[in-house]
Amino acid sequence: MFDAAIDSLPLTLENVTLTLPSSAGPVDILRGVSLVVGAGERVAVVGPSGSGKSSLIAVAAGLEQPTSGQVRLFGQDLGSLGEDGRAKLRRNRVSLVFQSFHLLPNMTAEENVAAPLEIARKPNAGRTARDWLDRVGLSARLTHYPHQLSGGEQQRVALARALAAEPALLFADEPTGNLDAANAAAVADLMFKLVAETGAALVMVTHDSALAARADRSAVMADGRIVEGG
Ligand SMILES: Nc1ncnc2c1ncn2[C@@H]1O[C@H](COP(=O)(O)OP(=O)(O)OP(=O)(O)O)[C@@H](O)[C@H]1O
Repeated sequence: MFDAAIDSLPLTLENVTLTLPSSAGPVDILRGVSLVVGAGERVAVVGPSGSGKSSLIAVAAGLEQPTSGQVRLFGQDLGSLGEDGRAKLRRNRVSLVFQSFHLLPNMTAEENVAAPLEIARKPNAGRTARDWLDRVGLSARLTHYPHQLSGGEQQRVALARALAAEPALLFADEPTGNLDAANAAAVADLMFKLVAETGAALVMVTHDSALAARADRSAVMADGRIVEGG
């Protein structure tokens, strides 16, 4: 493939392995994973518990260093960047949403969304945060702290925070895993609507087959490998 074509791709993994130490000896968690995610493409990562889905996201997002193989985000080889370089790339182009929301407990909804924008020195962080909370239907909850919000509301704040950064790639690890059916459906609707509107690519781990079916395709993992759809 030509470099220019690779540069335009949000994510490529080439033969990525991850081996971590444990008390019982080294554990091969990823065993040669290759995956290509195109611009605006929505990919579900599915497979049994322990098959390596969350580890794949951690490596792809540069949170965890692979043992071997190559991860490229927007054409940049993460292995050639230091911790600061990886953090900068993530801050500018990548956002993450987790099953357990990961909101800062001592900040209001508005502050949770505004804080990363301020850290990235974006102008009008407060206004942008309020606009995004409005887009996720939470304009009446700006001054609420996470413990004053329902799980569905907390995940909507997390989505607003993730997308306010205008990422070209959103990673979501079981984004609806902690929610009841009604809230899960509402958060999923919102996530797909917002990635469509912003044009962001989406890489989403899920156990929910209905949610996976809404993606453009599924990458099926088993025992540290992608066995279908890489
Ligand atoms: N830090 C670690 N040290 C050793 N083994 C680990 C570590 N993190 C994960 N593992 C193991 O790696 C395997 C894959 O874990 P991972 O969390 O990526 O799976 P998963 O497919 O996301 O599972 P689930 O669907 O249950 O969340 C599991 O067997 C897990 O126990």
